[in-house]
Amino acid sequence: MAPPSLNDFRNFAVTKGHGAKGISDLRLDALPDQYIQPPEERIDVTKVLDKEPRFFLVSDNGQKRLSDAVFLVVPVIDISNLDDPVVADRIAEAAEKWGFFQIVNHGVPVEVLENVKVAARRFFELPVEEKIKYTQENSPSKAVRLTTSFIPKADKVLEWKDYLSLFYVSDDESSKYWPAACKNEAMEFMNKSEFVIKWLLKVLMQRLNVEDLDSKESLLMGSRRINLNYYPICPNPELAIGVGRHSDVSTFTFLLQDHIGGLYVRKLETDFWIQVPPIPGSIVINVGDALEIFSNGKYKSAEHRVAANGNNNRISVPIFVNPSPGEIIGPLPEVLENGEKPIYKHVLYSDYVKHFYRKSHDGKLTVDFAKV
Ligand SMILES: COc1cc(/C=C/C(=O)SCCNC(=O)CCNC(=O)[C@H](O)C(C)(C)COP(=O)(O)OP(=O)(O)OC[C@H]2O[C@@H](n3cnc4c(N)ncnc43)[C@H](O)[C@@H]2OP(=O)(O)O)ccc1O
Ligand SMILES: O=C(O)CCC(=O)C(=O)O
Ligand SMILES: [Fe+2]
Repeated sequence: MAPPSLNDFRNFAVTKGHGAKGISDLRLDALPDQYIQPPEERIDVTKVLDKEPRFFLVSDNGQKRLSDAVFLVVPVIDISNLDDPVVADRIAEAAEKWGFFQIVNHGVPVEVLENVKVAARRFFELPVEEKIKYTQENSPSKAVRLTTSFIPKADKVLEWKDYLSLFYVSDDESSKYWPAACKNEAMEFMNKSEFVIKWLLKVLMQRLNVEDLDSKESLLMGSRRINLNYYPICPNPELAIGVGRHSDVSTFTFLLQDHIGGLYVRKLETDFWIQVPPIPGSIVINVGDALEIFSNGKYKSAEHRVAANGNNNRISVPIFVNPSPGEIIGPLPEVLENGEKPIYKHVLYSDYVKHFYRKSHDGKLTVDFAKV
């Protein structure tokens, strides 16, 4: 296919199916205008807290003073002993104070993690004629969709990312419709993660006094979606963004990132961003909007984003653990038992998700859809 004319990059990436990878492969000297983010959406290094100790203004008996030095690190939790109550405490605390944490020694075999990253790369390296079979217009199933950016028709400026989104309906559907280049590895990652996903949910729910998970399985984790994200090498990465500021709409997200790095989380109640460093074999867990709503705001779905990279392609593979689309989500009765006032109302989960997909990434605004 002929390379795009200067003004035709959007058409080339979106309509013709070449994606950000197709543009990356052209090895342009400069980032096309269609990808240049306004300054406020670029990663501002002065707002990134990395490794250096920081001081915050705190209030002591009405007196303002600088806090002791704080090193900000997203919690890394060793979950090798699933029965240890200290582990459960750390998870609940991280979900409240950060909305983000990493788990290590989680029992998902390293080769399963490696295989799904290799498979993602294999899929994105297919010729465009193969990949285009999975775009919204051509896909054999609604459960499989290849997209570039986030929602190209809503995104005024495109994000520097391609993603294959696979909705899990059944093993049979996955085997029939998911692309051969990655389906076995994606299924294996989902299956081998199921045990730890259920255990995490149990721990998070126990702290909300929710004990009977069986009757709530469809509400809390009745559907799953796995995305294969590909962030190709970017000319002028400082002008672009891999994924813009957003919170996930899931109950929680079980995210595998490769060794490249670039995922940033906003420290709650501040304007500062902290990198979630790649740790070999770890999984990043982030609270999604549905869990923030179930917990009436006790657990926080933190805003996060991904930088573009000028030297390396990056892969990440989130499993979004979601309510069933037909469930009504709202603060759980157990959470409101003590007379706490609900800050969220009840909404149909598929309406909530459609609201998310109707607009570009906009930080934490999606959750306003469910605010009282
Ligand atoms: C950060 O960058 C991201 C993040 C994400 C996803 C993050 C998540 O947290 S995913 C959790 C999503 N939840 C679910 O998957 C729940 C189960 N799914 C559903 O309930 C349904 O798929 C549905 C979302 C309710 C849509 O189904 P349906 O009622 O049949 O309507 P549709 O016509 O298919 O879609 C409505 C509307 O949404 C757009 N859309 C749907 N799915 C996707 C998708 N996977 N990717 C992109 N857009 C999607 C669709 O285009 C429709 O819009 P129209 O304008 O065409 O009407 C994901 C990607 C990131 O980059
Ligand atoms: O690539 C990453 O590390 C995170 C991607 C992400 O936030 C998402 O897909 O929702
Ligand atoms: Fe996300």
